[in-house]
Amino acid sequence: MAKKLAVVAIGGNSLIKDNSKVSVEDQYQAAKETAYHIVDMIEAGWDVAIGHGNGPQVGFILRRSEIAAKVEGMHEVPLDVCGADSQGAIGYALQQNLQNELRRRGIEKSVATVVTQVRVDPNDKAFQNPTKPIGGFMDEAEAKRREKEMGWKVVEDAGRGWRRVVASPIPQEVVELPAVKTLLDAGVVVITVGGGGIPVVRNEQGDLQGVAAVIDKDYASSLLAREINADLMVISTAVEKVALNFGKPDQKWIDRMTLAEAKQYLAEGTHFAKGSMAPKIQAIIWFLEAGGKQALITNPENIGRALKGETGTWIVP
Ligand SMILES: Nc1ncnc2c1ncn2[C@@H]1O[C@H](COP(=O)(O)OP(=O)(O)O)[C@@H](O)[C@H]1O
Ligand SMILES: NC(=O)OP(=O)(O)O
Repeated sequence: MAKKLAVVAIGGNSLIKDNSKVSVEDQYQAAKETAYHIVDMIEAGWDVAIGHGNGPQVGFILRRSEIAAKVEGMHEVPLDVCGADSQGAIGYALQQNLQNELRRRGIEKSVATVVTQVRVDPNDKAFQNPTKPIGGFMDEAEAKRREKEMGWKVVEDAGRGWRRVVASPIPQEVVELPAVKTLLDAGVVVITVGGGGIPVVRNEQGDLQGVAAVIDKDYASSLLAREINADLMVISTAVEKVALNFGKPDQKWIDRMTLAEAKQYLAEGTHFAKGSMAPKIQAIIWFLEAGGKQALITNPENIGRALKGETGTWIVP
């Protein structure tokens, strides 16, 4: 069978599932479920590179460090290092669950998480206009209080509550791309660009240096998919399908849309919420415009059915 290469981008929120249950054990269970469905893909003959989000998790790590600094006089952790921590912890949970599921099914395959830096432009306007929701959800009063008293930037996130936001520059380069390609060529299941990658810039000396931001993992996964010429980009999130007029009385689920339709609906501005579904659609537009053949948005439990054409939202050139 000809090798088929897919990039699967797993949402940080879908790795939390229930916002009221965010223990490490609950997150591990969510990773286990997602890993199970990715192994279905591997069993069906796909080579897979996995990107994942970290919005909730990186916010929790940052907040823990801020509270520890206040209560115990511990050091705070810079946001790029929180991103690196989240790559390690989420990569660990995914990697272990993938290894366990592959072993259960008798599939011999290595899995490796690559601590991945992603270069951004230091002059990206995003540094002046934070948009990336991180951490948990708050009600409006609490969000406004933290904005006033703690200097947070906050937004209402897709009808689900209020969240803190940080800068989210556009990814320009996957620094560890050659290593990722080598691993994929060797048949390894690679977990990379976790949390969109650790945001770095090149300083005047040409050295890499971390910056305070959280890159959108759908954008980073799209960049990866373009760089490795993936045959398919899958965005695994908390909804089975994408909707037009999402959350409105005239909401309509989409089974299939063309690149031109995706661009039109995105431009209309009313269908895909900013900071949640809109970046996913944009990421897929970039992938298809660069020659990608097909993309799919669905939830983890429906990846197998969607790949058989039974559900999900398919976006094609
Ligand atoms: N048009 C839309 N169709 C489907 N879901 C949408 C739409 N607009 C916004 N959403 C919301 O976006 C969520 C996915 O975004 P988000 O939770 O940020 O993703 P992630 O899984 O990457 O963390 C869905 O669970 C849904 O609540
Ligand atoms: N980094 C990132 O895009 O995370 P989410 O998928 O959790 O938003």
